Amino acid sequence: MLRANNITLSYGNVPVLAGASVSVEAGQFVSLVGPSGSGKSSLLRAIMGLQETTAGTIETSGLKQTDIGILFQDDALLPWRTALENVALGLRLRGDDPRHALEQAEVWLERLGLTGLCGRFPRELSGGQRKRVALAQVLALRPRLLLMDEPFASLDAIVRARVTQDVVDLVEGERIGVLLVTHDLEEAIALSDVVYLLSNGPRAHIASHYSIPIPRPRNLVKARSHPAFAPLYERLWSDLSEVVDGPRRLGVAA
Ligand SMILES: Nc1ncnc2c1ncn2[C@@H]1O[C@H](COP(=O)(O)OP(=O)(O)OP(=O)(O)O)[C@@H](O)[C@H]1O
Repeated sequence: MLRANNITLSYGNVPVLAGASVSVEAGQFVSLVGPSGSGKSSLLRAIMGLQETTAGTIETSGLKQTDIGILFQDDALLPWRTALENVALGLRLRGDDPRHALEQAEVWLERLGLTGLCGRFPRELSGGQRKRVALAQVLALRPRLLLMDEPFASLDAIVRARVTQDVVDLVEGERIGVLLVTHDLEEAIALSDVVYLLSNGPRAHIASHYSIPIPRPRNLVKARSHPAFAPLYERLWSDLSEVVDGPRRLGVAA
């Protein structure tokens, strides 16, 4: 569904990525983790078409631009429109007739547990509720590939757990492909089928990738007590420490 091959990019003459490759299949949840400042967001922005690359290719086989949904940490809700109007707007801009757009917006807000809040303005919603509206806005457009950069970072733990479970349920139900940038190794393992680890910059590349054998459908709380979870977490943590500090640290930990 998505293949980013050997992506190389710089800001001016400052190199960031040198030959980073990731891929996402339909129905697959993929996370990208790595040291701070290594280039995770830059890679995602390149895949989104928002950042120029100096080498590499990005293939989104069979996908139109409108098949790709994007969610950033900050939501892009319009403050002067209600939750319902915000969700309907994307559908209107895509060419849906106004009545159908409103009906679909209501369906998606309801699916994300926001029945009764359709008429509220963003300022009248909590952070978690706003995030759900932003998610409804993206999902109402029925993306086949969802690209997300730390979209849940500002949420408290309980709301974050609920919203991420919503996303997982929808991804499993709709067979959407997902690429998520996150700092949270636990979240990456609990959510994903594959986790990519980016090496330390400059000139970062994919240092390793991990298949997560936890079965689906997934309950994110139960996923953490799956026998594969703790060993994977330890390995990922140790590999992340190694890319940050070099192999000496691994020797110390052992
Ligand atoms: N617009 C920009 N202009 C110049 N340098 C940039 C720009 N955006 C990012 N950088 C630099 O590129 C490198 C990679 O940044 P990026 O945001 O992609 O990393 P990241 O892995 O997502 O970081 P974090 O985990 O801290 O969010 C960093 O050194 C950053 O300072």
